[in-house]
Amino acid sequence: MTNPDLTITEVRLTPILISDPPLLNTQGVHQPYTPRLVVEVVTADGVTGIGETYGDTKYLDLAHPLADALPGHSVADLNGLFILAGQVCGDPAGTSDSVDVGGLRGVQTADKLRLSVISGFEVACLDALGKSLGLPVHALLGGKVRDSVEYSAYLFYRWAEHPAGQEPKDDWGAAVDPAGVVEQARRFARDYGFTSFKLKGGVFPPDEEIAAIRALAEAFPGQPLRLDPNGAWSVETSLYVAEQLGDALEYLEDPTSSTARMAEVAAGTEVPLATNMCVTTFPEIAEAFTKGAVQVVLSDHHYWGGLRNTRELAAICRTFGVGLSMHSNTHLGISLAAMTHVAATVPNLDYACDSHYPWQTEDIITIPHTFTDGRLTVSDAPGLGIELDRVALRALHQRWLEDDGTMRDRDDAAAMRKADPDWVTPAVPRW
Ligand SMILES: O=C([O-])C(=O)C[C@H](O)[C@@H](O)C(=O)[O-]
Ligand SMILES: [Mg+2]
Repeated sequence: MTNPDLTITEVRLTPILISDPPLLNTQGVHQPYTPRLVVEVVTADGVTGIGETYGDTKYLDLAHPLADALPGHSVADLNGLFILAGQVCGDPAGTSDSVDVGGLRGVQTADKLRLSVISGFEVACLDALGKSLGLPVHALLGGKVRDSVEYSAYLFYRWAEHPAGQEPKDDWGAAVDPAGVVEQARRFARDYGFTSFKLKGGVFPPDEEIAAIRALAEAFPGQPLRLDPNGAWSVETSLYVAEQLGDALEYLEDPTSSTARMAEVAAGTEVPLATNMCVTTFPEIAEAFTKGAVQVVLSDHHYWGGLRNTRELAAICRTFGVGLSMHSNTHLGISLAAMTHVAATVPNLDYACDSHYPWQTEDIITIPHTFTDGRLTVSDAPGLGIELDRVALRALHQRWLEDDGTMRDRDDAAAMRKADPDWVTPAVPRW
């Protein structure tokens, strides 16, 4: 048997716009369409690996030079991918220490953007490597420790339709009060079998969100509940909510912004604090862990630079006795496959993972994922175990090409101004 030729001969980048419902968060509302980037790497043997990451302009600006530099390298040289990215992906223009408007991902740095871009390439290389060797991605990461991965229902306050009658539309209806949130949760439980629930908060005054969690606790007694206002509250408000909901919450996610404020809250409550905002890169870990600011980190392979870095994060959390969960932003089936493979390999994944997937009405893989009893089966097929639907990919790329520029960069505050022209991103703490 001859060894496969793992040399990359071609890299294709396809920016797309995908439908997104009018989900509300503390920054505003989701746009009707959100950008994603599909990365394809092709080896000398003609094997194609696929990856997915953020598709806003600032990510595309970094992805293009990396795609140009990659041919000639091996899909197995994943450490080399990081070195190459360091050499060719400069600091993107417009990077500042501000909170990312769309991603709600805490302080924005050039490093974070670069790692998010690398993640799409790393997953594509692992997919190609697995297909070349006839091994699933989880085997390349050391092997699965579970056969299925549990996900949680990601509940959102939302409107029935986007402002000004914009497309696309769906049949979920509005959820702007406790009854609407419970109805939404019932559909998630019925259609997908989810048994744990996370509510995206920071949208309404805290007492209204406390009432929504109370209603969920009544409707789903004893089932795990989480509330995540994306750092919208002061320390005092966070402690008030923790006191009100202490008996109902599995964890409280980013009640307040900054490690220092999270540490103050953690010192005053027994409710575990989780984050995907103040610990999103390796340099942020030491301060947060030594101050006891967080008890659970939400990993996200896009943030952390891929599947192997996610496992490194897991090892650090394990060492410090910090729990591990998984964050999700709007994403399609390629990223969900990648999330499931890495989640299957991490022994200390202590909580059901977040996923936006049930909110997406479109996909670019031939067989979309289906949740059974709130879980996804881990694929043992070579690579990620999915195939690209090229017709769908072309259609979503065409939408990106035809867009006049308004949707190509996610901006939840700008989307909110379609409904409320005076809306500005609320200063934190908002309450
Ligand atoms: O903290 C989180 O879980 C997120 O930020 C996830 C998503 O970004 C979500 O909040 C959204 O898209 O509005
Ligand atoms: Mg969060």
